[in-house]
Amino acid sequence: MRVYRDLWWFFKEEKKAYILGIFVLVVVSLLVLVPPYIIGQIVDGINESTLTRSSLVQWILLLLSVGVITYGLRYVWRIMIFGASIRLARTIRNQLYEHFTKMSSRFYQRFKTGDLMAHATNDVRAVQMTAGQGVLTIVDSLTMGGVVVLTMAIVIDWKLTLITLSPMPLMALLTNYYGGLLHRRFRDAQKSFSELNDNVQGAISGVRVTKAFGQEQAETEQFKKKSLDVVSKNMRVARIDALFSPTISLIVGICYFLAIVFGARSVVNETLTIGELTSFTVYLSLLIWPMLALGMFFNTVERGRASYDRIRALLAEQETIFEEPDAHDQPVDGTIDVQIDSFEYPGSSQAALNKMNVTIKKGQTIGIVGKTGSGKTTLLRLLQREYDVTQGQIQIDGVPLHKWRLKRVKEMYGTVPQDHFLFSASIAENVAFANPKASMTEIIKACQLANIHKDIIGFKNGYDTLVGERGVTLSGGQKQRISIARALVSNPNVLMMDDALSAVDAATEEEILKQLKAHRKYSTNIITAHRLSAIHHADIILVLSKGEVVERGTHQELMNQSGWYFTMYNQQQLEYVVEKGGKDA
Ligand SMILES: Nc1ncnc2c1ncn2[C@@H]1O[C@H](COP(=O)(O)OP(=O)(O)OP(=O)(O)O)[C@@H](O)[C@H]1O
Repeated sequence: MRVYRDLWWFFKEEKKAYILGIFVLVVVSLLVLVPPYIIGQIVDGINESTLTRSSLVQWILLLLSVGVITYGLRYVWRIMIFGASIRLARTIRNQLYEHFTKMSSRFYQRFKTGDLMAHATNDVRAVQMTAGQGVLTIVDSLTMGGVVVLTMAIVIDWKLTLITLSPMPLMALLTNYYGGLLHRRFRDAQKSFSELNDNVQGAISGVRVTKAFGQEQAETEQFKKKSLDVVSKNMRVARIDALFSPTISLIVGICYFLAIVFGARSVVNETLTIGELTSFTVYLSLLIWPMLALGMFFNTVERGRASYDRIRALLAEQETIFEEPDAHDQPVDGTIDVQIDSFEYPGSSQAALNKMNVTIKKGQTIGIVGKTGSGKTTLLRLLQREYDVTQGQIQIDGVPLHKWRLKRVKEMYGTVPQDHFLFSASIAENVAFANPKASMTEIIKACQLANIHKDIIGFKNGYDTLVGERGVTLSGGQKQRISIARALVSNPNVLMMDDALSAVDAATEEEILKQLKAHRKYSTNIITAHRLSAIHHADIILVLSKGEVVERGTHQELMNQSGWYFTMYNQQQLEYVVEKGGKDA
């Protein structure tokens, strides 16, 4: 029942729908008592030969009217109660989605995508059932059950009612016991379903890698194993589920037996008429549904409680990157001052960045290079406040980064991440993602700067070509350049490119850099790369090693230092010459 207390906020919001729905349900529960009464009257009328044609017609008309009214009212309560439960599902789904979009990288490091999807689908459905079917079954079983029992006791015979219903406490005990078992088993089943979801998500997004390594069989086996686990956990739930109905039927059977034995004795003793006994057994049959409903109620509530606990735990996850109430809310100019003593990722004991002091002035181009794992992406993440610096600080225009409004920080950057991602939408929509108000002219201009315009107009549908999962398959270089166009379309103060030219050939890279140099002369550009040709034109080049700046200067200055940069540059030049068949040597 705790789940109803936890969902009280929603019942308060929807009180009109629930009050009306429950009221109509109660009326329906009362109306269903009329037909057994009429049947009893008719039977007694026949038995005592007092039934006339006109009174029979009257009874039948009354029966029909009750039937029609009940039909209409059943429709009303369904719309009220089930409609409200659908709105609850929508509200929780929206809450989850909003929460997911607010959370930063740290959250996504802890929770798997498949798990989050299971929360947003299966768990939401279980909570929806609690607010819909759960409410229906408890109201129905209490009102209809209560009214039927009272009628049997008051109108017919309270002693017979007491004897007949004596097995009921046993049913309450058993269903309560099953409920506890069901809760634990359902929680396990949901957890297992989350894992399966995650497995499917990983398998589908990595299907090309699976095929490339010929691992289809192994993947299928793994999936089967997970799937089997879900089945066996759900079977454990089903075994308990399956106990509810037979238990209730058994108890109802015993009740019938007692009713017939003791009822017949009363008829023989003439303390009960045959008509009353007939009514009594029809009333008893009306108790089957409330009893089954009670069992279903416990079942639904246990599932809803397990699911709502999981959802609440997820919603209670605190965002670690938050905005101060009086955060700086002005357009950013773009001078960045980095003073990081040390930065460790959450849960890691090793510093990813160390003693990093850099000032990036507006209009400068900064190149960041270094071995893989040296901290290039980490620096870009900290600049965008994906994580907060643990020791030291970053300032933008002299104001600490955490004192800026997050929106201002986000709008200051145009980012091309290493693992670029295109949505299942048209090229134009993908480019305009960073600036939905961008005109077609602006979109085309960004694509020209990113050197992808010619490729796009070569496609049959041009800028309307669908890309991503539903669309055409683009080359890695084409996807990367569409990503660059997306970052450029909002004409950001700071362009951030994380190894964003890795998939294009040297000539295309040169072309893009030339365009950027010409069009972004007065804006800041931060470029990380493995190919030094992508940053050799930069105003400052930083060479990172194990999270520290080990070399710093312009291309010429670094070449004069004869360090890592000098060695790598010469090596890459040599590779380039070899690739070209030694023509330029
Ligand atoms: N989310 C994370 N949690 C813990 N450690 C991380 C995380 N991301 C990166 N690291 C670690 O931080 C260090 C720096 O990684 P980073 O991605 O910044 O390197 P990089 O220079 O960009 O590498 P590459 O050139 O391969 O992209 C590495 O040791 C890496 O393992």
